[in-house]
Amino acid sequence: MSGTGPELTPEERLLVREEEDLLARVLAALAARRPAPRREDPDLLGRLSELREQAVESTAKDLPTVFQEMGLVRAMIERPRLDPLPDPAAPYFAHLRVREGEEVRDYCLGRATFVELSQGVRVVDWRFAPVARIFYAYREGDTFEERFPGRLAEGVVEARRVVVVQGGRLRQVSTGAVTLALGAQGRWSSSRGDRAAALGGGAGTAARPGALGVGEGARGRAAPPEVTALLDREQFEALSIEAEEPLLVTGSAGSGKTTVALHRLARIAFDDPRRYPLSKLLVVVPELGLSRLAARLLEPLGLAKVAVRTLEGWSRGAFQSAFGVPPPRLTEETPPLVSRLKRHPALYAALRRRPRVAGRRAPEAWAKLRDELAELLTDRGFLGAVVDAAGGDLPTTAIEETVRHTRLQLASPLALALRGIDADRTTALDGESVDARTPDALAGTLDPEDLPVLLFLRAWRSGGAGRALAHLVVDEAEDVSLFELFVLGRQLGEARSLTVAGDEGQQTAAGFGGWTAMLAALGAERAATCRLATTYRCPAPVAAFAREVLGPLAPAEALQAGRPGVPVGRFDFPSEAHAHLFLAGAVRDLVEREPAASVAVVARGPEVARSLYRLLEDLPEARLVLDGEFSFRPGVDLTDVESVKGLEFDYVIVPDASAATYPATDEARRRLHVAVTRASHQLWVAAVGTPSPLLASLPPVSGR
Ligand SMILES: Nc1ncnc2c1ncn2[C@@H]1O[C@H](COP(=O)(O)OP(=O)(O)OP(=O)(O)O)[C@@H](O)[C@H]1O
Repeated sequence: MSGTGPELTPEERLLVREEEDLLARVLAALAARRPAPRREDPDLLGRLSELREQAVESTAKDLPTVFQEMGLVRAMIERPRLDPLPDPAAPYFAHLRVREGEEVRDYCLGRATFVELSQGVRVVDWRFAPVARIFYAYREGDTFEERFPGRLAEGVVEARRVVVVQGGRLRQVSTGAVTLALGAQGRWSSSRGDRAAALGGGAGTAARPGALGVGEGARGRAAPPEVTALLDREQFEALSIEAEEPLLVTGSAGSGKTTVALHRLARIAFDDPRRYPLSKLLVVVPELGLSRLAARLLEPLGLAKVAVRTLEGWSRGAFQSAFGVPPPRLTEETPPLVSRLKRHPALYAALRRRPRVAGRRAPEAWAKLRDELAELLTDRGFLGAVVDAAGGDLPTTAIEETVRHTRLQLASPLALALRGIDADRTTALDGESVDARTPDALAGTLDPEDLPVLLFLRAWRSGGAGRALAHLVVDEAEDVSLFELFVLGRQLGEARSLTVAGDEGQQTAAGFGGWTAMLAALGAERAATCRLATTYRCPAPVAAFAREVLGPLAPAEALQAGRPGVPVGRFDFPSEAHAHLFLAGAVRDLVEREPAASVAVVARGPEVARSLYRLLEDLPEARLVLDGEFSFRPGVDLTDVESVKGLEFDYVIVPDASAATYPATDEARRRLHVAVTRASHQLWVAAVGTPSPLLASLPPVSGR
């Protein structure tokens, strides 16, 4: 909101004043409460001085008991307060006014509860079910009927507003239909439209597809409302499902799956901290970028201490705790076909059927399990059966490739043979070890995909799977293999408190076995399921294009994309060099005009990202991110599809949409779909050489 919208009507002015008065009341009540001593302090301090006196008079026999109690009382005084007050800088994010009969009450939804009835101040924690339910389930003007503890509440929702308070000042009020915002000049203005209000966008939506930038990242942009205030009814219902019940959340890109999974975790931890202590909660995601984002999103939910792991990080830790030793050297040179086979549901099913594998009961050392596995992975008959069972998903060449690769890994490392020989003589002229990048480099290594398989074999036989968990969240689950899910499920013990979120249209790793098989691997066949229907991240033109990209893979249900936005820009170039020069210029220009914007150039693979980075290297705002180390700061990230799963950026540019990069295959459809659905404001696609057939629905922008 730039403050350029129309002046407020008298009713809107009244509304702002009402909200400012409410905020002033809350802040005054908070200021009055702050310096007050902690509730238990006077009693505890008194008890401590009593004990001190007793200690002086005690006999040597009684002294240890008195000291012990003194220690306990001191610990109680020093423990962090369990009921922190709301932060006066932003004490709440929503306002609900309800009328029940003659009684009218105002509730503010925030992250902590604070009540001062004498001043009509009721700030309630959003996780505190009764009132929050009305906020999330009803709209302004609705009559409601809800069963609260001990009574049936009936009434009318008189006001339901999302507010943004920053630095203790009211900055934005949204009623759903209208958003009132305080501009940089201190002037309030209004804009209409539900979605525009919801995501703080809408500025400059008259921009053309040929121009990059809708004004979203101009300096001084207003902070958007917190997503906790925006949850829709369906999302709130999903996150309110009982903690013990497993839950599967699916939905298209940007429909709020991660949001629901993390908010559910927050509620569960809040409702029963004894059963669900932070130390026993785990969030697992496939890629580092999303793990960093999830950790950031957990912070405001009070879950900063919850562990977030990538699959690889988790499997290394689980290996160490299951086998008592760190995993051996992992190779980065696994042939893609071998890696696909090792993640494939057909291998999972085949291993479960092997009596030799399945028959034992005792836990075993990893090397023994590995020998057994290697035997199978060099057995052409066994591999042939796996490939057959994969029903065309794995080519027959996977058999030979797996046999060859496994044999190289089984060979003794050259280093072993060269032991005792002068180090200078085992180093090549380029400083690398003589076996680097040769088949010998594989000797003695495991593939990253082997860790979950070995963990599975162990858990399958003896049940042991590592650290016990109270609740598990698996996000982007379409990229998690059945081996991984099986072991994670065992870590939950008997209970099945877990949330799985995913979208089959976004698989980029091999191994998706369908939701039924995945829930079965987790031991959660009877999970509640929820399919989120509204696309929140992407404006309508991007969401519609993303659906075209998926083509036959698109879900059957109709698209519910909310916000309007600028059309997707498609630019055709004769060569990569032309495209890069044009895009680099456009990005420079955008960064200058909109320094607060986040921009991602999402290439299919690292090479194109690197070569575009070379053209932008001198820009302090440009970053090459191929390892998932996103900073989430304004600027330009040059990156690839693999790295951006689960993330979002104001502006996204796909620089390499040629027919060779994105042919009309299922895999290419899903990858391009992931890239384009990262855009929360505008998308540009560069078609290079022969354009990708997946762009057929998009007319090129002319007159560049
Ligand atoms: N009810 C809502 N109203 C407005 N914005 C929302 C709502 N729910 C989620 N969002 C926002 O939509 C964006 C996408 O949410 P989220 O990342 O949870 O979606 P996702 O389904 O996990 O996406 P992906 O499939 O890409 O991983 C985020 O910016 C989030 O804050």
